[in-house]
Amino acid sequence: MATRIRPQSNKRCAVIGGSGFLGRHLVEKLLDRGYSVSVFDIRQSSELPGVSFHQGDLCDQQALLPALKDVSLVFHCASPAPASDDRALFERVNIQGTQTVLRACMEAGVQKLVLTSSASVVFEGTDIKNGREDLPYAKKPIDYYTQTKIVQEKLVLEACDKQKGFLTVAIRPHGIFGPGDPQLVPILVDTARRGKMKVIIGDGSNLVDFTFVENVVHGHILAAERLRPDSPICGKPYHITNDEPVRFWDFMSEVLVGLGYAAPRYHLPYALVYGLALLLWLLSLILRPLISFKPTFTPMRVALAGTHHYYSCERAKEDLGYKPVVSLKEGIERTVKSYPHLRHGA
Ligand SMILES: NC(=O)C1=CN([C@@H]2O[C@H](COP(=O)(O)OP(=O)(O)OC[C@H]3O[C@@H](n4cnc5c(N)ncnc54)[C@H](OP(=O)(O)O)[C@@H]3O)[C@@H](O)[C@H]2O)C=CC1
Ligand SMILES: CC(C)CCC[C@@H](C)[C@H]1CC[C@H]2C3=C(CC[C@]12C)[C@@]1(C)CCC(=O)C[C@@H]1CC3
Repeated sequence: MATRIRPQSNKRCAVIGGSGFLGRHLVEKLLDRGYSVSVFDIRQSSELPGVSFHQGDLCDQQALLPALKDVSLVFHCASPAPASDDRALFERVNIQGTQTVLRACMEAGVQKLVLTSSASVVFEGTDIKNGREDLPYAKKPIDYYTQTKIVQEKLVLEACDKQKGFLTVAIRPHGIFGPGDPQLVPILVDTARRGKMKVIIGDGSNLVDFTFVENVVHGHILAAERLRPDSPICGKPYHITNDEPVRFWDFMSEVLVGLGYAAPRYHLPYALVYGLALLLWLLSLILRPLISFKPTFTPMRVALAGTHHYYSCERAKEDLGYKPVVSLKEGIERTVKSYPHLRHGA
């Protein structure tokens, strides 16, 4: 078992969203690196030695304050799941809630805030190849979740104020995967178990970033440790990827085959699947008062599955000294091993 380093007083931090997939991995790595961590989350998490847990809604400033007491660094990686498809909730948590987090940080005297944003803030459903951080924010984001992530990122970066001693930075990961991920692998396996994972959308050559969770954590910690008044990273966004763009359908096939399912084989044209997904989505909206059904192939998923969207992490390499710590191959192997209950026939 790894021994934890004893925390120094300047290594006190809080993780908002620390019970979630990314948050939990971040908390474990912070503990390994000698930080003392306070977790704030709406969801109860299993206990970790050395962590003080505060349960509450981040929209409630009074509930947040005890978690931020004597803390100089805050990571904000809480968000409702994109699949919840709840516009009012996205707006309340990602926009108003982030304003509340900013106010709470000011009141508690927090000096640094690292936001988990998303590379999708620049994605409009059309190809992005090696996209850099200077791409404009999407005018037509792929869904409402992403719309609120754009506003959230702007709020946090604009709040960076060296005079006030409050520094901010945003990390933009893409397609996070790894042990404990509640969406990518579980949704993929569920789709395969229902016999719907037979088709490749388009010709299957589109390249996408999938990022192993420990690389995303590494990017967050580097950003936090480099965030100083004299550093060029203040108020900027950073792409964090595996730096190994992969064919979307090769990645999906590798995970599926690793778990004992067949890889998709038949091809359908992108425009046809996108059109059908749009139609189904409209139908689900119209019929919502009568019956509730959630289509598997939403327009957003089809866009993500059928286009190129991979991002350059050169800026993170230059300014943060970032380099992925786990390769895609090892990440996939470790992920597949961590889901024995999702194996075919389990
Ligand atoms: N997963 C991915 O591929 C990507 C994720 N991101 C971003 O990374 C971050 C982490 O995502 P991920 O770990 O996958 O998500 P998770 O859903 O696993 O974790 C988010 C955590 O935040 C909690 N939370 C939600 N609403 C509130 C609230 N009002 N107050 C306090 N806590 C709340 C969630 O609780 P509950 O589960 O009960 O809602 C959950 O524990 C998010 O900001 C997301 O937008 C960015 C790019 C890609
Ligand atoms: C049914 C299949 C066509 C697709 C199954 C896999 C998808 C569930 C995932 C593939 C890309 C993923 C992704 C996200 C969620 C899960 C996928 C759609 C995000 C939307 C999560 C939140 C973000 O900020 C951006 C992510 C982009 C990639």
